Amino acid sequence: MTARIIDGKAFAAKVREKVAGHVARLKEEHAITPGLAVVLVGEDPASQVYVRSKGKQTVEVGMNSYEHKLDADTSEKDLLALIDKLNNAPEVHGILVQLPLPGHLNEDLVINSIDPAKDVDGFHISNVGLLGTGQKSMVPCTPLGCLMMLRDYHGSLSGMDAVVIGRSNIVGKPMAQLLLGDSCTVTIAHSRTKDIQDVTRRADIVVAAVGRPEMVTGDWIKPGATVIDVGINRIDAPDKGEGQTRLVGDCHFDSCAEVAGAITPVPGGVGPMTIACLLANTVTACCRANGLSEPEGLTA
Ligand SMILES: Nc1nc(=O)c2c([nH]1)NC[C@@H]1CN(c3ccc(C(=O)N[C@@H](CCC(=O)O)C(=O)O)cc3)C=[N+]21
Repeated sequence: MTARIIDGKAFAAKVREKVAGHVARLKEEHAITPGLAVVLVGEDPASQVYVRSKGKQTVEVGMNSYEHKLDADTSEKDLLALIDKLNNAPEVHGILVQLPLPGHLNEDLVINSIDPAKDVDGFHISNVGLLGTGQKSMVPCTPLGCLMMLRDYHGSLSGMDAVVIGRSNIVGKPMAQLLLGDSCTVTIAHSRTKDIQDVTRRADIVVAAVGRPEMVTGDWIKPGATVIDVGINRIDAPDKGEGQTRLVGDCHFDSCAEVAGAITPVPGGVGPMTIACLLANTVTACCRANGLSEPEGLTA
């Protein structure tokens, strides 16, 4: 079997189009422009690239983008003061603090100081609790993007066996909650799971979010299963020339694609959907803040 490729890049473009439509309506009918503030502490080059692309896409869909770049040695007090300012700024509907933060900053403390209504990453403890109890919340962007692609491909996910590989707070755990919310039978596998291939081989849906390049190979996959590859790993590619690199997922694409029914590529899969969902969450937060009906099809 050769898997159908789920084109995250094209899907993300459709999500952005929907977002742009809602933004235009908010401007015309309510004179409101959704605003997203992104806070970057330090100068990690990969983070800078990512923040730049978020800012560009935010403006492209008609929203306001506010970028705050702080020195790597910024004190916790100063960072918390900035977040407090953004929490109280009416033109800011979404706040994202780029992770990871430099080691001297307490990530949990910083994230939990964001107004939960503006927490477009969905990492605030209050949003985590709301999601876990099936209440309306801000949903983390990467799992939301994965859910959108799965729903689009399968229609209903009800009764499917889903295995999430990885138990992180930003992907694995919220992904499992969302799949459970769509009535999947959910297993979370991780580095200590025994006979992990036997666990994944039972799954109709495998979501790989471990951060280990090409760990999941075709023999881990049940024929016809859907594989969502969350990993974005940069590895050396001496075949492309000295010092060259390439992006690969947590799944070994060629062997998985031979067995799976459908698979997301890296790049061009989950990554673009993550940014599209960040924009979607910002519009959702803006509508909620103004007591307006929420955009359909952009939330979980
Ligand atoms: N608070 C916070 N929220 C985040 O959502 C967050 C974060 N911090 N810190 C960093 C990671 C990383 N991340 C990516 C999103 C999209 C691509 C993406 O679109 N990647 C392209 C490839 C890009 C390339 O070519 O390098 C793709 O997969 O096709 C990558 C990485 C969000 N993150």
